[in-house]
Amino acid sequence: CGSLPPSTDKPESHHLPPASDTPSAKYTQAEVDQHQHQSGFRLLTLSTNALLSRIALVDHAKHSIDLQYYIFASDMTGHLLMQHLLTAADRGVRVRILIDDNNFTDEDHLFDALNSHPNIKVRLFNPLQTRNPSAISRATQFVLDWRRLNRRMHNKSLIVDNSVAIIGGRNIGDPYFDAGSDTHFRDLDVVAIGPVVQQASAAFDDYWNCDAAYPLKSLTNADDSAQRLAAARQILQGKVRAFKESDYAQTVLDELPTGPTADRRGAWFWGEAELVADQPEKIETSRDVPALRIGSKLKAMIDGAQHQILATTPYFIPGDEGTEHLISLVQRGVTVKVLTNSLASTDETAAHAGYVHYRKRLLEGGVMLYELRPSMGQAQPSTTLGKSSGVSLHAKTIVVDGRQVFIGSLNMDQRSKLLNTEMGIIVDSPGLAQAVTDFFNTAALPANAFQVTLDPSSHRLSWHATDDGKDVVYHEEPDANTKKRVEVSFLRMLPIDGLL
Ligand SMILES: O=P(O)(O)OC[C@H](O)CO
Repeated sequence: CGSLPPSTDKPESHHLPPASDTPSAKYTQAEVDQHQHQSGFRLLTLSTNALLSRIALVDHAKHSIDLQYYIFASDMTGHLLMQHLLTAADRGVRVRILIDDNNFTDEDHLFDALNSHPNIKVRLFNPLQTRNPSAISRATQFVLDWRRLNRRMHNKSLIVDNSVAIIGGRNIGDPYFDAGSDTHFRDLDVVAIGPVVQQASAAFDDYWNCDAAYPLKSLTNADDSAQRLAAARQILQGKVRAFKESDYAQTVLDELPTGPTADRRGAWFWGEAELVADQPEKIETSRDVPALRIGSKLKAMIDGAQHQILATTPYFIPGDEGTEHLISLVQRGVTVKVLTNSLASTDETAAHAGYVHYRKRLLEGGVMLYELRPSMGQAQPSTTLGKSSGVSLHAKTIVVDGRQVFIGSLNMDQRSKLLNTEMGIIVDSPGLAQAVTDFFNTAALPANAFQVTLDPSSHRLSWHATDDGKDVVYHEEPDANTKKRVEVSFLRMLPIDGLL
């Protein structure tokens, strides 16, 4: 292991003024002018639309693109986006890319090459001490520097010309766009216009200029020669050619007539909105500093509930405090429904082991629990490459009383609350709330999710669903393979909820 260089002497940079000279900016400004103090949103429910929307926005950029992601995978869709970012930079757009280092791999040195473009800057958040470490080196670094490396930037946003943004639950990578052969996430983002975009840009700057953000160049020995960039262009062109010839691309193109606005073509949901983001310094503190995190804003939204809370979270580890808080809401007459992954659909058995600790208590307290079935999503377009192993929930949303909505990166677990940094939007919009409610209700249908109940006398759990319209009831975690069951039995004995 080496040691990290100082990150404090990097140049500061800030967002550019909102564009006013592009066709997109003129269109969005005309829309925003009709809705004073409000922001406009389109919900991206279909994974292919989520990809196309990102590509379309990048292709329309004229001045600036700022991206901030927990994961930017070096896979088919990651390479596609890279290629479009490079093309944008070639026509003079300033591109700033901030990626958390936890999942960052760049074995082909494509990000190094992009970083050598005069219009592209790449920074890594809270990096390991070596690039592309082996599994052993990585594990050693985590053991030796656990307190620092355990804290990650989980934010997810893409901002174009400081006038349009995509914010929500999706990272960049095949599983988020229905393009991989393994996990297919059911996720939600919004395309946003209006004042909330400038707030997102300000939050991006806070992260871009913070001490934990390291210029990629300061962390790598890779030279930034013109040859490297030329080679990267060839690699990316080859990858994009392969993409265009894939069945996936064909399916995406076939969907184009209903394309990126299929979820609600041509119309925006309007409402007063706030961009909420943890302060990047959250990862530096050894104790909880509530002022650095978004928890109080979400709590205020939840505590305002009079009738109903619908929460969607892939990983649900509310802790003792969160469990009691949800139960107290039920006790004052609020219906609380939570949709999360079943053991069969989760991609994180450790998170499921944490959830199991609170499940019975939540049900006893009247919280209604729905667990996604891995077969949910049959209604989604079949855009998979290879054989799908089913779908997994990844959306992170809260709807309160059919009008307040949170959409963002935050899982309802201790890691999101206390360890990682998170962001999202809070919007007062009955229209957007209805769209997210529709997503929730569809996912929670008995054909798509198990409703979990607790028998008060035997204190045993049951999972209720329908198969081909017929009611089915299970008395142990349904559809999960033995490996997952064994993992959960082991992991639930460990005192690790605070890390999950
Ligand atoms: O899949 P994500 O983006 O919600 O990340 C999950 C991890 O637990 C974050 O540390």
